[in-house]
Amino acid sequence: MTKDTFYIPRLAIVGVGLIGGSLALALREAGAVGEVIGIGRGLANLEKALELGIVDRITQDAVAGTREADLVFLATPVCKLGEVAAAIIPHLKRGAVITDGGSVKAQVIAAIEPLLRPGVSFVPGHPIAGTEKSGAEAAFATLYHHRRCILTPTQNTESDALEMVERMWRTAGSEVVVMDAEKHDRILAAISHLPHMVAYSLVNAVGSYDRYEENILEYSAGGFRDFTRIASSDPSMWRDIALTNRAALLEMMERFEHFLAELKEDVRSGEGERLYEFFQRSKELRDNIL
Ligand SMILES: NC(=O)C1=CN([C@@H]2O[C@H](COP(=O)(O)OP(=O)(O)OC[C@H]3O[C@@H](n4cnc5c(N)ncnc54)[C@H](O)[C@@H]3O)[C@@H](O)[C@H]2O)C=CC1
Ligand SMILES: O=C(O)C(=O)Cc1ccc(O)cc1
Repeated sequence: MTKDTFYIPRLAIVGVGLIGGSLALALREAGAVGEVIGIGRGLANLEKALELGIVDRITQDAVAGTREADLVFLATPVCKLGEVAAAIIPHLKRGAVITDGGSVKAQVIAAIEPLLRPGVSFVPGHPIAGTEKSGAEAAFATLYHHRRCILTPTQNTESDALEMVERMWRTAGSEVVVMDAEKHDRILAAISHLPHMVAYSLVNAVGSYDRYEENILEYSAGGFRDFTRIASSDPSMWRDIALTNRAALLEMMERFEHFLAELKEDVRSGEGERLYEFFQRSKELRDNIL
């Protein structure tokens, strides 16, 4: 076996939605997996996953579905990850590796690491790829192509398990980046969690503006629609993210308030030169994103 060959005989996906389903499809397409077991709560979604060929068999029993797995991918909303891990860890086979795709890392590690036992490893992870859609029907094999996946091992993470999960994500098409969980949570608060909060706030602000008793959102076009696509994301997923990355998110929300207040003051006082500089600085930063 060459260094980059990855093959997993039995993969269990807990939460067969956009993230779990897309990983299963990517690994299947690469011929890197034997059997894929889909585990979830909603039977209709699991049946859809089976019908779409994302998984080979389905069960609502997380213990039964993961018992024989070599690799378990946890892809439920963030606040459910600890609960699922607590149920399955006592029953996993020796040598099993658990990894996850949760959008927040420090709290997930705090919830899962104390549950580990000898012979069961955990590699915390987060693919930086997604859409505003959810459920098995939203999954697609190329979601992770040319995207980054951040892994946040701790001092307890076994190097063999880390290497296995790195190879898994590379096989799915991603570039793997390793960093500590705190850094991950600060970066994600800035480039993902804050933008979602701003988009949700913007849609609420504009949507509640009904002074003229018109459904003004019907008039929205390019800019508003581009900017607010992510406000269509799953509310329970974003509730969990806001609840579990509070410190870093609050710091970024305060920073945003500061810049909005500066802009507001320049609009109020009619400071054309300052407005131009504000927009110019932002345009340069945005134009330079690769
Ligand atoms: N949506 C996105 O763009 C991204 C999401 N993530 C993270 O990935 C995870 C999954 O997100 P999505 O796939 O988008 O959500 P999803 O809603 O498409 O899929 C989650 C699945 O988990 C199932 N589930 C919920 N509670 C469960 C439980 N207790 N036991 C078993 N299954 C359960 C749901 O029925 C659903 O099918 C979340 O932690 C999210 O933060 C990470 C990167 C991108
Ligand atoms: O839809 C988009 O553009 C996203 O930003 C998707 C996304 C959502 C959550 C994550 O943790 C990572 C990526």
